[in-house]
Amino acid sequence: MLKSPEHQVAGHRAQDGQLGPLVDGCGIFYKPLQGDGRGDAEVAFYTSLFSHPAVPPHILSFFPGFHGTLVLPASDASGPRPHLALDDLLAGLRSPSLIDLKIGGRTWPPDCPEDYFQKCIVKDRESTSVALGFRVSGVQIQDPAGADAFWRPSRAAVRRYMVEDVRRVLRQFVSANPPSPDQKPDCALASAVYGGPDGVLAQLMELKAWFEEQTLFHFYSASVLLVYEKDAAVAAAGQQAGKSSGVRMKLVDFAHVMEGQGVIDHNFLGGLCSLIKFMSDVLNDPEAGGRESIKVQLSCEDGSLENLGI
Ligand SMILES: O=P(O)(O)O[C@@H]1[C@@H](OP(=O)(O)O)[C@H](OP(=O)(O)O)[C@H](O)[C@H](OP(=O)(O)O)[C@H]1OP(=O)(O)O
Ligand SMILES: Nc1ncnc2c1ncn2[C@@H]1O[C@H](COP(=O)(O)OP(=O)(O)O)[C@@H](O)[C@H]1O
Repeated sequence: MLKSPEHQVAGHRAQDGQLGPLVDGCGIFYKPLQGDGRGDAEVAFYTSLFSHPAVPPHILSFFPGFHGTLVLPASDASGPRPHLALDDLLAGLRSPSLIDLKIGGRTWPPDCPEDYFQKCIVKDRESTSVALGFRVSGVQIQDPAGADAFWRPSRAAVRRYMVEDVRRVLRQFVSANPPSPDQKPDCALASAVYGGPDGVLAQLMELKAWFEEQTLFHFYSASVLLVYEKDAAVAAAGQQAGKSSGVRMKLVDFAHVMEGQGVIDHNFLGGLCSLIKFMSDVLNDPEAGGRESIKVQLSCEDGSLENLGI
């Protein structure tokens, strides 16, 4: 039985009669081919990626497995429509924490229509894309209150994230305590999720090494999707010998990939470098907590919690 994904954090959703992705519960994620040539562009990208002799096999592991296209009833009841059949990156996970990070200071491809350029540049400027080279598109964090309890800020709230919000959410994402404006993220899972030989930073460094030389593709508006389960990360954090947290890191959304034409993708590469720096800061200084921690330290020193509004 096909249904709307339970844990989707960004993008178009198959809800309220809208066109969006479907999952079969057996490990496949079906993304409907979008109009304006975007769907065709995404199929062309996957086909090229998985058949290109110059793409190293280890790089393919950073992408969802691609199983061609399949015509399925569209979620908006518009009838049969081709869908990309991709590995469901959340398969087998009951309580996933996930974050979608859209990479690149600019999300619009060269030569795109003027109205699309205008729409994108406004979002790039108003979000952290221009300032940081990436922005948060959506996030969900499992709440310690229960396996089925999640903290998921609204799309509107995420759209307003500024630099300090991004810094904070990257800490909250790897914290065992619940996200709260009044509580410093404890970053207890940072070394298990971001660190270690299989952690996010090691994977990002491997991906970055490829982007330093690959000139085949330019990825506009694509995202890094991070997924893990807190139970596994807590178990990994408790092990001395560095057990893996099982974090999954994949790139998604290739509706605006262009040919690289022999030039490196400096837009995407710059965003990756910036993200690496932000995550390294979390790993190297798990005690720092942005604005909240400064408030807490001050309040401890003079004992005036009320004066500081905490
Ligand atoms: O229309 P919006 O404002 O929801 O924009 C969508 C984006 O939402 P966001 O900027 O994150 O709020 C959306 O971003 P996310 O996937 O949510 O990160 C996509 O960029 C989408 O375009 P496309 O499917 O990649 O071609 C964008 O959709 P299009 O309007 O370009 O179809
Ligand atoms: N292969 C996948 N498996 C599981 N979830 C996915 C997969 N691809 C995308 N998603 C989910 O869907 C969201 C939007 O995906 P995306 O490809 O960016 O769609 P759109 O083109 O509508 O923006 C992601 O943030 C993630 O939550």
